[in-house]
Amino acid sequence: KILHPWLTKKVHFNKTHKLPPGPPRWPIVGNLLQLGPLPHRDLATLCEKYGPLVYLKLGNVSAITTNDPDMIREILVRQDDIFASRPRTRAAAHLAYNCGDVALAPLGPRWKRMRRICMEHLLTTKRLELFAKHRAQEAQHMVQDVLGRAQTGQPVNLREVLGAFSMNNVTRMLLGKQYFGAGTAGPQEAMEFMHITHELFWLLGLIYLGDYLPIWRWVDPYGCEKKMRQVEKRVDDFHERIIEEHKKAKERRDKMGEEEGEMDFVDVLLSLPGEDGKEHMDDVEIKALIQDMIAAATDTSSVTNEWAMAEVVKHPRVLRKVQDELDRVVGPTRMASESDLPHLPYLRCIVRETFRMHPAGPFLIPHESIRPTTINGYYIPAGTRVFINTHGLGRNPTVWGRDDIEDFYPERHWPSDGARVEISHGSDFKILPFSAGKRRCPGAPLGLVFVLLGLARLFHAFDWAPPEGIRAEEMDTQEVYGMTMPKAKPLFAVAKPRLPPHLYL
Ligand code: HEM
Repeated sequence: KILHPWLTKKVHFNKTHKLPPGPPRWPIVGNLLQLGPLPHRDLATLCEKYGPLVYLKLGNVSAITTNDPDMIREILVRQDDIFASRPRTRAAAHLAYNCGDVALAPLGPRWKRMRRICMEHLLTTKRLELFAKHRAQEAQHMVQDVLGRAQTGQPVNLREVLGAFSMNNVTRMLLGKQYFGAGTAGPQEAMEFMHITHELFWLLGLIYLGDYLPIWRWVDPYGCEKKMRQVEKRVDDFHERIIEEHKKAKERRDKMGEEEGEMDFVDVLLSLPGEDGKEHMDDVEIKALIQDMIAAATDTSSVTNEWAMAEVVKHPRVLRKVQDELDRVVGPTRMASESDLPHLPYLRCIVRETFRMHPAGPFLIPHESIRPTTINGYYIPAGTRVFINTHGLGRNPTVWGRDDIEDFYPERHWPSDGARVEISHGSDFKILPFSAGKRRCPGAPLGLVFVLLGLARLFHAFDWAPPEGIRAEEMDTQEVYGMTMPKAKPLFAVAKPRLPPHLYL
């Protein structure tokens, strides 16, 4: 008798059912109590002890974790169809329009459609080129911002500077607004916008116990779900206002017979047809997409830039070397621009090394399996949460050797064959800044421009040193865990202009 292949697989699972190795667990809570405030480090320690694929039980949820390139390739490439879904967390339900966005949506036709809209209408090469002039303006604003702060004689708060650079770039492209600096949307709206995006990030990054222990939701001792509902309402009001403004502006233009000017992302989304023959996309879909883009694009690039600056200020040798490269390629008569970026291999090594040591997504965005499978002969149940530990991957001694894992050493990425320095995972999967497979980051090219352009300008236009009284090697590089993984304390450094004064005007 011939069995359907799926059934044979099922029989096979039932016979073996051997889970990957993992630490012993408590009743009810499982391994939850073994995770501290830096769970990426805890999970890496477990991989060191139990092997490249570790099984955990977080409350009533099955989970696996890995920091190994072969396992990662198996999960994200070979078994992509099985592992490319997302868990329906409470934060995703409240803060991503009931998982109706791209980044937190489970695998399915809705996710596919929203992702296609991103790829075909928002993040196209043509549209990104269209905004290149705004990015150049924002880079110049950033340089002026640093100069202004440097002239006070105080160390520059680089978290503020880089946060404003990312946020302005993103909101100009998405919403047609700037929130920081001259000619902006207004201080009150800017403050409100900053405040709600920070709360949103914090809640999205939280490991909320109610996702693992349903009983916790009844008690919710820290009022997390209440907070989620409050932020959900405020974020929705904000998006509602943005959409209304755009609709009114369009009506005005139509009435006056004016040409459509430069279209931001909201304009583009308002011009697209909806599902099932509807004339327009639903407002909720537009809000979900806009919110996704803001969340995915701002923090990732500003956190990466702050880490790169922190490591370079900590290593003056690296600063001198990248400035030599910039002086050679860009020269002293102009500022660095986007067209220089492919010709700055050492800067690209700095960014690769930054992603190795401080990946913006320490667990990517957690994936979830949609049906049972096996990896390396181990059984993985359906609905298993997957923590790909990119922080652990960058410090895995079997990948990087044991000696200098904790050293910031960009030269380790210098290609011996003179090839271009790529800043994606490559076939060896040694770093994974933008992930791989179906869920890989659709904004990687844009994110890289934000990072490379920002850094090129700052290293070329200024000399950098630690605040007075702190030696370079004492600069702190402690992280905090979150959806992205920022430095625990904001970076302060002393800036000194190094180009002719008229270039800063
Ligand atoms: C340096 C900057 C950036 C970094 C390091 C980064 C990194 C990532 C990572 C690690 C993921 C998760 C992939 C996974 O779960 O497998 C992701 C997803 C995503 N990113 Fe980025 N990203 C950056 C910039 C951007 C930008 C500029 C945009 C858009 C404007 C963007 C849009 C998205 C979206 C929509 C997703 C969800 C994809 C999906 O679930 O299908 N990202 N990104």
